[in-house]
Amino acid sequence: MSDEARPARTAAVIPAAGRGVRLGPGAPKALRTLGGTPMLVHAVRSMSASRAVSLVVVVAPEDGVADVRAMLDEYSLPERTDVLVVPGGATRQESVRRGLDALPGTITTVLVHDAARPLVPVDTVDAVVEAVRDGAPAVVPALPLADTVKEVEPRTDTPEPVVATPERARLRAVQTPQGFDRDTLVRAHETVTGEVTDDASMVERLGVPVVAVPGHEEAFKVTRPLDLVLAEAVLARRRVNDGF
Ligand SMILES: Nc1ccn([C@@H]2O[C@H](COP(=O)(O)OP(=O)(O)OP(=O)(O)O)[C@@H](O)[C@H]2O)c(=O)n1
Ligand SMILES: C[C@](O)(CO)[C@H](O)COP(=O)(O)O
Repeated sequence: MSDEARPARTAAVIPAAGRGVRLGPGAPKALRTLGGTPMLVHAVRSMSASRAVSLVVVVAPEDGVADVRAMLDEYSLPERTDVLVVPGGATRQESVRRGLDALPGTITTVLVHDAARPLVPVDTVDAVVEAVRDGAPAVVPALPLADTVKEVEPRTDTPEPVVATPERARLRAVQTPQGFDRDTLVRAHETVTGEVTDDASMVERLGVPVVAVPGHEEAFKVTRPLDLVLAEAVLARRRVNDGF
């Protein structure tokens, strides 16, 4: 079948193999609970809430695949979405690559979504998918910044010299899910080396254009303890609004 004739099928890869060092001691971050439910379950539900997503690939800690599979099986997830669990690697980049390796040949669009962003609304997921299906090879959800940003000369001791103040209006804080034409993302993971902090920057290094669509405040990343407080508050507000 030619590429044009291939129906668009979308999968989400969820890297969930991190330890969550910045969150402090405890279980791996993706398994910590929010409103009594593991963060990873929230993240899988966020992806499968999109009718476009037919497959979710969860990338678990290397020694935790069976435990993560068993944990996911305890929760109700939409039946029309398949969920695979594969082992992750030492870095986020390596974990995403392992998730990509598990995709069947029928998938044409890939979302990469942090387990650590459990509360992303479905409208944001759909906006990213739509932009890829409309022809963008790489799409990021992004928000303007509230703080002024300074570039510094990093030092282990303080104070650090400030070397520049980038124009804030041109800056965006980038979230996930990031959406990609599958072949473009696979090529990026095969060819780009060196440390990166997101997948879109790998695609940028190929010289392929990346576009930003509006992100959402509730798609924030649970990184530090205070983020857990905010996530619990967002969930509690949703439960009140939904009448639970
Ligand atoms: N080797 C790794 C490292 C990170 N991740 C995943 O990448 C996402 C974003 O990473 P981050 O928020 O930095 O999570 P951690 O690496 O767990 O956090 P920390 O850096 O505080 O340890 C998370 O869902 C995390 O599980 C992963 O799958 N494999
Ligand atoms: C991919 C990401 O969530 C985009 O903001 C972010 O770069 C991940 O960074 P982390 O340091 O691995 O949490």
